[in-house]
Amino acid sequence: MQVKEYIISAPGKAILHGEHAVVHGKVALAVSLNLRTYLRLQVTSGEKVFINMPNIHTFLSWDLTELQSLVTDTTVNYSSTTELDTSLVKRLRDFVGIPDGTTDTGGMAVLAFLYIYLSVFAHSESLPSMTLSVWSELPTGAGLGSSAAFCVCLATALLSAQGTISSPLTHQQDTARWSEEEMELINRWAFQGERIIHGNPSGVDNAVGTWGGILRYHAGKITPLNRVPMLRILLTNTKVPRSTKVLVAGVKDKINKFPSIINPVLESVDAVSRTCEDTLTKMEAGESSPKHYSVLEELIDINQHHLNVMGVGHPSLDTLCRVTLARGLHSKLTGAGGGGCAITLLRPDTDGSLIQSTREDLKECGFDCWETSIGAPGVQQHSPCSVKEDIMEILNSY
Ligand SMILES: Nc1ncnc2c1ncn2[C@@H]1O[C@H](COP(=O)(O)OP(=O)(O)O)[C@@H](O)[C@H]1O
Ligand SMILES: C[C@@](O)(CCOP(=O)(O)O)CC(=O)O
Ligand SMILES: [Mg+2]
Repeated sequence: MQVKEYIISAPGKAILHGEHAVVHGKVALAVSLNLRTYLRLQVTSGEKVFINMPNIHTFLSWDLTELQSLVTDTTVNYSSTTELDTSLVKRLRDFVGIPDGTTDTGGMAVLAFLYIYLSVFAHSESLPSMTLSVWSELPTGAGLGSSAAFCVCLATALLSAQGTISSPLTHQQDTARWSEEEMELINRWAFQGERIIHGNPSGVDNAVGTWGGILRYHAGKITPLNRVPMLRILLTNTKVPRSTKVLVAGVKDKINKFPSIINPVLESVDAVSRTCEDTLTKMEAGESSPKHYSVLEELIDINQHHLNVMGVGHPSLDTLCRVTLARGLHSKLTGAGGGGCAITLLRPDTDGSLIQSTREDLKECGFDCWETSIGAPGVQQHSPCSVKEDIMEILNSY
């Protein structure tokens, strides 16, 4: 019998401006990265569900009968993407043994998987047995949207296996994508997964994971920015671990404690995002670019200060900004902060030797550093031969 197989990938992201403020309804600008998460789903004929997540050293399996016992009439009626089914989340927490308030890496990933799996298949006659394996090129928990890329892959593979969305790949194709309507559904289910991992996500990360490219995100409205220059960005990972959920909750506490102080900061971040967008638009329209690059650099410095005021900075990020500024380059944290990654803007004519010495300085601080390309495609279905050999080997080894 032929085993049904789905190979899906989704990109990570970098937020240029607007992290945290976007959770409170402000504008964010985000770009997809050329680092992706890959998921292989095989529908099997056994009586078990296996999930293999080697990046986070988590390998689990369940009998279908125990999973079936978690589906109640409410799960079937609820199965929607508007709100989270909190009673299902509670049952899953008890089932997996994850108390409320934990941010355990494996636990959150498993909760997100089981939630989407049970909700998507709640209407089916019976739950299907399957094996899922996930591998990511993204560092986990470092601000590059690994949680969203993971949730987009999960939602896409499970919706395809259920038949709710198509499996668009034909025999002649290496990669394929879904219709706009199908991508909206993928995005909504991925958002549910993000809700489980993050607590209160804005939705910007799963939007980039689904559509890719360069996006403006404002209160759920996604606008692709097609007419902006291709920016050169250096990405640095401080390797200081942090949890988006904890940092997002910390900003909320600060807003509650000092509304008259923090709300104007969020307004100012909103203005930074809008000014950045205007500047990028002018640059693409052919206006002389050095003066615009100076504006972009100043916006980066301003926003980094704002993020520090919000309480999401870290000494490692201060070091990073200082080290790059000593070479004339401007940096800010990206994603939730508290450690994790930062972006450094490079000008089109930034000298290769300057980049090399900056990278060496950053490596000496113990950071990982690489130049990235932005605007990668959103979620994709792959033929096995279109996936890099080493990644396919990992996915096939389970
Ligand atoms: N490759 C992966 N395999 C399994 N789970 C993953 C993977 N990547 C991310 N996750 C989930 O996402 C969480 C990290 O999310 P988060 O704290 O938002 O950081 P990030 O900035 O990387 O999105 C992990 O704790 C894990 O639950
Ligand atoms: C801080 C925030 O703006 C981005 C979080 O991104 P990441 O999980 O750190 O990659 C939260 C959100 O938008 O949901
Ligand atoms: Mg995340």
